[in-house]
Amino acid sequence: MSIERHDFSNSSDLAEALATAIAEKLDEAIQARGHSVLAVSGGTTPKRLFEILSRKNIDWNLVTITLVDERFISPDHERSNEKLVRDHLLNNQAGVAKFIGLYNPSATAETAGIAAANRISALPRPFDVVVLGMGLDAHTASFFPGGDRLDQALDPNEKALVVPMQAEGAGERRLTLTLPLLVEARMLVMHIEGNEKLTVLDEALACEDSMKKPVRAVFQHAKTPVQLYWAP
Ligand SMILES: O=C1O[C@H](COP(=O)(O)O)[C@@H](O)[C@H](O)[C@H]1O
Repeated sequence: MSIERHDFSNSSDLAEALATAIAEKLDEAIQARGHSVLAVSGGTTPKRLFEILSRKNIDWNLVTITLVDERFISPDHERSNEKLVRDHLLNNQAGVAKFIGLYNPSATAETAGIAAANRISALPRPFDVVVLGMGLDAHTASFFPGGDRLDQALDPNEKALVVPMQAEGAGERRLTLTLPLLVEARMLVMHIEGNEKLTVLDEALACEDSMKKPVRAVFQHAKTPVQLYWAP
């Protein structure tokens, strides 16, 4: 496991540094290949990062933004990850970026997952930047301990790009990108804040079993050193 750690004394400094690093990587991809893909997490942690990133001066019209996971709920719901991205990232300079969400109003999360996978499969791979978060139960993306499709989602040889996930700790049903798609990213970021999360991460990395501490699988299978961004 290879980790490059970036510690900050507060979340504002972290957000500024991480937004700068992401913008540089996206710009580098645009210069090299004419486009770039950024996959981001939802939850509460990335809000400040998104607001700063949305003001960075890059060719946002050549950037596609997607999500690493989503709740199977309408995009106007307060807990929707798409809503978080629309409200805080797809603004300012980043307002012209293309957004590919995972939610669609299918009858079931299974059929929504198939439709989402079709859209994701049209994106160039590997993604240039993937930004992951982590919950206090050691889930990342929607890799929840006890999840009904966790085995499949964490399989390093899994071919499906998106799988539905149901877990007691997840609230709603979820859609998640699978492990291989995330860990092949050219820049793979783990963004966590708070001492409690750092302890959870340390425990996960020391644990042998990714089914109990799913975040561990990301570090275990990452193709580049995981960029760990942390602030208290
Ligand atoms: O459920 C989710 O939680 C994690 C962590 O969220 P946070 O609120 O503790 O920052 C997030 O990374 C994931 O995308 C989200 O769906």
